[in-house]
Amino acid sequence: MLSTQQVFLIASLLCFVTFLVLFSFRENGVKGIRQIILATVLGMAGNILYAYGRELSPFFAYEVANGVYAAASAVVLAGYRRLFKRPGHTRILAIAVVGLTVAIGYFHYVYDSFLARTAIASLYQAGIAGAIGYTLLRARGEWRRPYYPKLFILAMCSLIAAGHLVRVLRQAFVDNPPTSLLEPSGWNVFVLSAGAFALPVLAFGALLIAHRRIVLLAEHAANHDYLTGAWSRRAFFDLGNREILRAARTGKPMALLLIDMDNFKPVNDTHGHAAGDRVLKEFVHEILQELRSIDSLCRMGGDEFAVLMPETDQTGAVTVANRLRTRAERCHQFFSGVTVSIGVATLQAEDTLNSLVTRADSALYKAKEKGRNQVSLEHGHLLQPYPT
Ligand SMILES: Nc1nc2c(ncn2[C@@H]2O[C@H](COP(=O)(O)OP(=O)(O)OP(=O)(O)O)[C@@H](O)[C@H]2O)c(=O)[nH]1
Repeated sequence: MLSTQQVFLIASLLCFVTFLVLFSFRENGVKGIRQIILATVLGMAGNILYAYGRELSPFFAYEVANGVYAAASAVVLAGYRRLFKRPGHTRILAIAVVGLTVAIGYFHYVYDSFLARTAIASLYQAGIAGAIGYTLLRARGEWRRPYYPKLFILAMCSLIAAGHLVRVLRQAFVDNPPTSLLEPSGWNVFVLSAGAFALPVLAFGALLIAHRRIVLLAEHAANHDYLTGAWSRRAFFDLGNREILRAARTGKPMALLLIDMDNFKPVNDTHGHAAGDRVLKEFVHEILQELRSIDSLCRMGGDEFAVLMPETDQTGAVTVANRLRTRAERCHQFFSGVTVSIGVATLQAEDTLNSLVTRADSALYKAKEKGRNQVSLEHGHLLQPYPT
């Protein structure tokens, strides 16, 4: 069987390994990660102090070890709360850590009681585990798949809280409770293992959640245009191919609009790039007001956009295109003279996404050629400006 010191050293090593992985995530913009990283460092220190503090002095083994480990747990809780966008309650947690350390000191120097010290430490750790579980449950409306990291953390919090409470009850009611933290009895080693491994396990749970968040952030960054928030060119091809397959399966029509701003370059040249950026953002905001939730607005590059319109025939696509053109023309936020030209194409039986884009592109080219601020259909049919 492991000795109690070995248990603390293994827990410390687990904290270190979790720290190394979390440290590589620190710049990824996931809130709460920095707190969990700090907690693993404190957890490492706390476990080493539990293992060897006595060799320095009882003060290190009792007050410092418990204080540091309590701080580690409090910081884990603060990290979880930030991870789930809840206030960290740093001041309350700091008061709890100081209170615990003072209480340990009282039951060391004033009224020396090993049982009171362990009971206080266990109740504190049970409270922290309960608070983490509660934070997760309160945030369950925001849970996204996969659910197993959250369920894992909930299960661990329940076990940790239950384990600490059983420890307190057992010590209060059995005849021969342990008399020292490092006592090598089977029960004591079991209880210490549960307590010492709690912190790296909870940090590991946070790591699972942070990893998922980072994957989602990376997916979002790849699929969205950073400036406007519209779908990216990359996403356009994924979404477009998916919609073509769906249209083939359901037999429903599908349309594509290619939109290019007119006279956008002078905005940059006259008012600067920042003003041009603002026009692009406002344009996307305005256009989205006119689209259904199943339509996808994509930024193809520069001042060119595409709208994928499932379940839309030519008449519907032209109606929407004209609405977009009019809205851009009327929008007061735009710099005067910025209008849009739009090419419209609808899916044919033999179409691929590329052939559909090519036809919409040549329609757009015609709209530009005929003087801009126009909606043009594939096969060269130019539509009159929308009646206003
Ligand atoms: N501010 C800003 N400008 C951009 C961005 N991407 C591309 N541009 C500029 O957009 C302009 C697009 O060029 P054009 O399409 O020829 O400009 P235009 O004046 O609209 O020309 P027409 O379409 O022929 O009417 C170029 O000046 C690019 O530098 C961006 O992200 N922000």
